[in-house]
Amino acid sequence: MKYLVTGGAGYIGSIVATMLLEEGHDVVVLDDCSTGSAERVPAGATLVRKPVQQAGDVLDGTFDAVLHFAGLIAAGESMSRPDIYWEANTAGTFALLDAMREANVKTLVFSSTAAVYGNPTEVPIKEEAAKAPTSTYGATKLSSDMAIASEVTAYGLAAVSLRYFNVVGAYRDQGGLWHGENHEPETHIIPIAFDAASGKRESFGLFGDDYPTPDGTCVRDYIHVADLADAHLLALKAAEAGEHKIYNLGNGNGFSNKEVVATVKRITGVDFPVEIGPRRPGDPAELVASSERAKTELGWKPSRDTLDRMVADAWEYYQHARR
Ligand SMILES: NC(=O)c1ccc[n+]([C@@H]2O[C@H](COP(=O)([O-])OP(=O)(O)OC[C@H]3O[C@@H](n4cnc5c(N)ncnc54)[C@H](O)[C@@H]3O)[C@@H](O)[C@H]2O)c1
Ligand SMILES: O=c1ccn([C@@H]2O[C@H](COP(=O)(O)OP(=O)(O)O[C@H]3O[C@H](CO)[C@@H](O)[C@H](O)[C@H]3O)[C@@H](O)[C@H]2O)c(=O)[nH]1
Repeated sequence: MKYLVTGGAGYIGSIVATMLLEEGHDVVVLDDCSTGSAERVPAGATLVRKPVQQAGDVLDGTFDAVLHFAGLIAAGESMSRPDIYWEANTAGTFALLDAMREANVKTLVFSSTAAVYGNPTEVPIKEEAAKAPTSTYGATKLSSDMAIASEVTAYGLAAVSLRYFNVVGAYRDQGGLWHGENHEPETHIIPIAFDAASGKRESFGLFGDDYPTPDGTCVRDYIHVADLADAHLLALKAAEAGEHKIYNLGNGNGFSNKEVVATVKRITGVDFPVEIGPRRPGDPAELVASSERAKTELGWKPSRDTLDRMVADAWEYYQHARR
């Protein structure tokens, strides 16, 4: 099969592209490298360095499906720079849908997010839960999901939206090369805690300890990037014309920020200083997934589901393989 992977120069897209190549498929990456890097595009994939808004220049009838990862991802930043989030995420998805329709490409797998739910009324969060994003980032993803739903209804697109919870960890490919998280600038809790453990930062700044959670810090559901990538391969097979399938992807276990920091300290063996600061705007208190639907309908079986394994793989990549 031939796939277009938008955002394939980023963390998750480059790992899914690697796995698609390992399965023998052809992969074209469309990425403007605004937050990703050309170096991360796996050998064997072709990189077209353009914004997703110009997907029409790349897509033609030879593609079997599109996996759409491209976009801006930091919920905190989306509160201070909403315009660039609406442009990259929502306008980007609109342009991609236009280009797919024009080129008669019928299958889409989209990177949606837990951030569409906002502060949930019930945990674990099921797909039918109310959508009330607390960040502009979440709103841009929810509006993209809605545009995809309309495209499915009106034009018979086969679409799957995967709502990832917090993606962490690293993937060691069949050639022994590690691929992992290396955002620039980094905003995510685990790599930032590694910066503190390795002395790159003097301390770890924890955003808020007055949330309505057991220890006062936010609770998140972490998913290993390789388990997440497996779900994409299953989603490609499950996509059906005229259906918009939606799956939450997490492990159903909530870890507080304090617990995550303690795990990083234990795995790295370094006891770095932690400074409690104010809340970060846009952060919901608790996000924990119910992924029963993905397990039942896709046959998804996460196998790297302990926080220790996720942090250990991420640390392996952080220490030895980051480019
Ligand atoms: N990392 C997570 O925990 C997480 C959780 C939920 C959802 N997601 C979603 O998964 C997707 C991938 O996330 P990631 O962690 O790999 O992020 P990333 O920043 O590593 O990758 C995103 C890629 O998109 C590219 N990009 C950004 N704007 C673009 C544009 N207008 N045109 C073309 N390319 C553009 C960047 O250069 C980058 O390579 C994103 O859509 C994100 O919203 C991520
Ligand atoms: O230096 C830091 C960085 C983060 N945090 C906290 O750690 C938690 C997790 O934050 P982060 O790692 O930035 O992830 P999220 O903001 O939860 O967002 C991730 O997970 C979401 C799904 O849950 C996705 O939608 C987003 O794209 C993805 O970035 C939050 O409470 C943050 O406030 C800190 O306390 N200090």
